Amino acid sequence: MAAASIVASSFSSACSSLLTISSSSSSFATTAQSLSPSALKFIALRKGVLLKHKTLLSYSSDSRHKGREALKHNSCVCQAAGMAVEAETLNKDFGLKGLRIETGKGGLPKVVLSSELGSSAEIYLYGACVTSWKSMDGKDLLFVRPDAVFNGIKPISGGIPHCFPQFGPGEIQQHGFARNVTWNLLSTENQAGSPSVTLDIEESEYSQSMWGHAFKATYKVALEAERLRTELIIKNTDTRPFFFTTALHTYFSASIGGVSVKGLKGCRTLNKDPDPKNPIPGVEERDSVTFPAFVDCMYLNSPEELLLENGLGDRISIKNKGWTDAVLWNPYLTMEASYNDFVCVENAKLDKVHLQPGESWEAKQVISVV
Ligand SMILES: O=P(O)(O)OC[C@H]1O[C@H](O)[C@H](O)[C@@H](O)[C@@H]1O
Repeated sequence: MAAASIVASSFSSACSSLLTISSSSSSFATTAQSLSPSALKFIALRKGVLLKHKTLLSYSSDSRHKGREALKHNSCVCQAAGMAVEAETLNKDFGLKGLRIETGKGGLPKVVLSSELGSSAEIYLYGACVTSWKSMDGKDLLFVRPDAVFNGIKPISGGIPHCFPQFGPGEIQQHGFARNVTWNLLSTENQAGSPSVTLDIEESEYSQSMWGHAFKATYKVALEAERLRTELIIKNTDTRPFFFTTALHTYFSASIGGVSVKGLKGCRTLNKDPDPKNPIPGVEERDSVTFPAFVDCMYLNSPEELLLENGLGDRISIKNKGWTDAVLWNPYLTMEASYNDFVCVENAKLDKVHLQPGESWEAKQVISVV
């Protein structure tokens, strides 16, 4: 293992100092706020670098948890010489097949899962956003909008962003804050050829600036040959009750003229078109919902499986447990450059979930090509 040392200058509130982890070979650099302490420790340990806990803690309190404030300071750079994140090295070091960390767009770290049969998935720690799910033939079934930015400030527009602790507009910012904070890398597994990663977030100064509760959100993403499973657990770690709404805002690749969604007939609807703040109640009467124009509609008590034809020749089953509602969205000409290439079919929990201290809520999603 490479000998390594840490030169950590002071982590001032201006966040302009450098954390330098040095050893012999090439270098890996990323914005400090894009690496959570556990992610940094995780990478470092695999490279034989000993990170001192104190360093991580000060890193954590000075940069990571200041949210937008810290994120403004892009000069806050983490340079880890000798810690180039290479697939082979990490695979070897993990002893776990099918899992590695890579530097993604904008220098943000992403976890790459790959199955022995050729399917793969990518998850950014920023927003715990799954940005890619490729089937065994290499086709990406998820879509990232061309206007998506990977700057660790704005949410990633595409893949599977989280909406938590609020779906849509409301008392706090649209879709909450979980999609624009960096999640911790909690654990990795590879059970029976199914690589998985578990990420988590807890309250921070940033989250508490808009939602004053202590909580823990744990999110597991597991890749199987033909399926992608996710499990989200929200725990009230506070001494007072709280409530939330949430969704997995999944962007599927599509050719919108050929898209249909089956399974929603008979559901009560709340149509957000024309005014998202005053949705119009109704009932879905179609066997198959299509997208000939702008669609932004919430479906209450939707079933545990929806079938999506993506217009590109794929039938995708979207199963869930605990996600009691669904949302369909296509922006049509309001997003002229890309509306034709995606459809959002979102598993959601639109009725407020009330949690007493110590209680948890959990929901699962399984998407597969059928
Ligand atoms: O632009 P965003 O904040 O990512 O939201 C994109 C869309 O998300 C959901 O599908 C909502 O139902 C829409 O009303 C909203 O426009």
